[in-house]
Amino acid sequence: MLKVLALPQHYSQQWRDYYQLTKPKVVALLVLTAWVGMMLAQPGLPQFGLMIAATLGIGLLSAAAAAMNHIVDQRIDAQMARTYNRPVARGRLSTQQAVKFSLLLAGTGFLLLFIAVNPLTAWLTLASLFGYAVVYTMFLKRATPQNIVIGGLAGAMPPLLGWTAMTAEVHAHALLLVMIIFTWTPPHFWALAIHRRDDYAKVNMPMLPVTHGIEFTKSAIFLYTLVLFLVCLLPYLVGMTGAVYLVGSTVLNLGFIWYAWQLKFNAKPETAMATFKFSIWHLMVLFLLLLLDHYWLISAL
Ligand code: HEM
Ligand SMILES: CC(C)=CCC/C(C)=C/CC/C(C)=C/COP(=O)(O)OP(=O)(O)O
Repeated sequence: MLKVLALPQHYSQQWRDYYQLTKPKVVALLVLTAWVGMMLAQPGLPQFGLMIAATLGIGLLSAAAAAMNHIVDQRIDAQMARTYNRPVARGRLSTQQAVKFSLLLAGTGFLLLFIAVNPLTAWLTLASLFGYAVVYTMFLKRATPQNIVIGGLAGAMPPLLGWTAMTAEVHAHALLLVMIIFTWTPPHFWALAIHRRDDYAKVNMPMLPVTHGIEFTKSAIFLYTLVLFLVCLLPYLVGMTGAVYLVGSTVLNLGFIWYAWQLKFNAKPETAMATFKFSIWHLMVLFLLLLLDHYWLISAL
């Protein structure tokens, strides 16, 4: 009787572990930025079927990349307080199970994009997976404090992937959206890395607060938020967006700069994590604003 009752619980735990392997909240935000790329690629609404296929394909390949990161990093994950309970690090899923799962996701996602969307998007998304799971996770992360600056390019790609899914072309406006996420990534990650500095030092990861110290990292975060403010003006300056975006993005960026300033000059123990959490809201609301602005602008024409 007990065994019968225990069986479903075992399966539901295993599903939860596979789900956790995909870094679902990160993938959700990546997919949101890809959607914005899809919607901004044309004046009206995107073709529904194409949008579903592109969403699934980009989502599956991103989830596969996240699962591969769990496999490659299992040893260091097992030693850090933030990550020790991850499914592969803890041994609840074997490396073999995780490898099969990630290959299944990657294969399905690539085929879906190649067949139902277009080959350009399929190859660019696969290149992003390679950039994150191989170039960043296997090499850069362990090699240089600039790891996340360079590696951040993979995570910044989804708006371009969404755009090419609709048009099969690399458009300069899509590259501006990539630039925004590229510039946002260092302050996003370094705020967390300040809070988790000792964890990273323990496993010898050359993250900026470990190699250059916390004060240097805080200055870098502050400078990046200033650059991000300027980069976020570009879509308005080239006529891609209107006043709704300009006002919203200015408020959001002043908020980010304020957090970075507090972190540098008036930090409390919780300021680094508060800055990290704000970075996630900042990017989410910024991309929702791009959508709002796009349809506002169209309806005003
Ligand atoms: C190289 C680039 C990046 C690095 C190194 C990085 C690093 C991190 C780390 C270490 C966490 C904490 C995860 C955890 O506690 O489990 C995190 C959380 C998060 N990141 Fe990033 N990130 C990067 C790029 C991105 C991008 C491009 C996005 C989305 C567009 C993103 C969205 C998120 C979200 C939504 C969370 C919160 C996840 C949660 O609460 O479970 N990140 N990031
Ligand atoms: C196809 C495509 C768009 C791929 C991009 C994939 C992707 C999941 C990007 C997000 C970047 C991210 C969460 C980095 C953290 O890795 P970390 O190893 O530094 O953090 P961790 O210690 O939490 O694992």
